[in-house]
Amino acid sequence: MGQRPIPAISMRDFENRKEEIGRKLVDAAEKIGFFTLVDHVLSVEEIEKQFAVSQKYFAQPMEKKREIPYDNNTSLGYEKNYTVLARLWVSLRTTSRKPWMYQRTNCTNQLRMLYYPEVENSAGGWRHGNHTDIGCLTLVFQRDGEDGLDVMPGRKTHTSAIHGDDFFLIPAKMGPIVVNIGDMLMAWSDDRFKANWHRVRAKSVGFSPARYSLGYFNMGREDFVFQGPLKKYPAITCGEYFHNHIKKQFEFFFACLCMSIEWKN
Ligand SMILES: O=C(O)CCC(=O)C(=O)O
Ligand SMILES: [Fe+2]
Repeated sequence: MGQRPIPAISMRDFENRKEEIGRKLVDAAEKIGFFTLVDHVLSVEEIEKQFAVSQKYFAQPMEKKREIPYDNNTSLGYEKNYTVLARLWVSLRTTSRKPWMYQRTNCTNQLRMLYYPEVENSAGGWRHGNHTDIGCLTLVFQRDGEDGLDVMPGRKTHTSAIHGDDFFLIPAKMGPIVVNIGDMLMAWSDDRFKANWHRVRAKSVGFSPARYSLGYFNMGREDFVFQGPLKKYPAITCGEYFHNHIKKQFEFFFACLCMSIEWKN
């Protein structure tokens, strides 16, 4: 797997450079769907403060973390998923019985604090499997030396499961904000902006330090109807699109799980 730089777009002097910045954003969104924002308004100190909150939270004993329930009023909850990935969900609610039955408040944005424990010779190297993001834009914050985020450019349509080129690493760096396009924006742009496959890996040989990342997932309001300028896809509300996608992802996940159980037996 090689390394290929993704475009770094400077936000310096934004008011006077709007046009130029806009062109660069569009170019990066069309070509690769991943880019970093540099010279933005968030200071390293502010980002580090949020990482400190995350680190403090995950350092607590499991019983303590589980004390944050999936609560309909606060919409907060702790999840320890099958890749030992822990997330703090904001603005998403779930029921414990049927994971694909997500309900949402009107605001669908989420902030997730992610933690991948350190690992030696990780079997298969998985931390977060291949996926595309569902929403419009995802902002990912990383810390120096905690590599693992890989991207695979080349997706043609927002529904396609076909992979493009090979994966390449986006080195983890404190400060720049990694931005990626989600499926909703790819559909909204008639597949012009690319929501590409990405994943988080640990080394299958050698030591991988723990990785903390922060993801801010942006989507349109639940009842907002969107359709691309070319009307390539039918008009749909952001809420409906999100709901359908979650359902499809879980169906796909369970189909894979069933196949692997049958295969093992
Ligand atoms: O951990 C990361 O840096 C990325 C996670 C991710 O891609 C996601 O949560 O959608
Ligand atoms: Fe993602």
